[in-house]
Amino acid sequence: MSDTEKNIPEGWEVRKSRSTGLTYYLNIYTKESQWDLPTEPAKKESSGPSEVRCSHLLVKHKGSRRPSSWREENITRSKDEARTILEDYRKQIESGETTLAALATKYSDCSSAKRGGDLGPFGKGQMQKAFEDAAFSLKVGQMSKIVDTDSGLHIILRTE
Ligand SMILES: Cn1nc(-c2ccccc2)cc1C(=O)N[C@H](Cc1nc2ccccc2[nH]1)C(=O)O
Repeated sequence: MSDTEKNIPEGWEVRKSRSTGLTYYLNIYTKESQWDLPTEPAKKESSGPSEVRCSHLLVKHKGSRRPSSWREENITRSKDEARTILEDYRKQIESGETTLAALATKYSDCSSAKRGGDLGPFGKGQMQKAFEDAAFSLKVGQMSKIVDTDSGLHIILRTE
């Protein structure tokens, strides 16, 4: 073991990969590992996933950044009307009567409607902050409350 590795920051252990023989570093608190030599003391809480995959259902309103969609060229509903519509969709999904994918395909004002609302995997910094914060706070399989962004009102389902 090199002198550098003898003095790694607190909370890390030096390990050797069984498959490659390469050295890696284990955070003894979170059990997360990394190849790079740590330069900071180990975090005591997991930083969470680097990426999530979500589907969403977006209802735009007249104050949306782009009040137009594949469904409706000129969206004139108020924000309150959009909220009422989305709360009804959320109740239908919560009751098991239908799924977010089925409703997004028919009613989402996002072009991801053609994929049942699936946005694919994304990391931090890719989506509007309110959407990102909600998405990364969800467990897999969990649906958000109504989330307000410049695009409109969303419900989000984390799928991966
Ligand atoms: C972020 N994004 N991904 C897609 C997408 C993904 C997969 C397949 C097709 C379209 C569309 C969009 C998008 O910005 N759509 C906008 C509406 C919108 N605004 C969003 C803000 C946050 C997350 C999703 C959002 N979707 C639009 O159609 O006006």
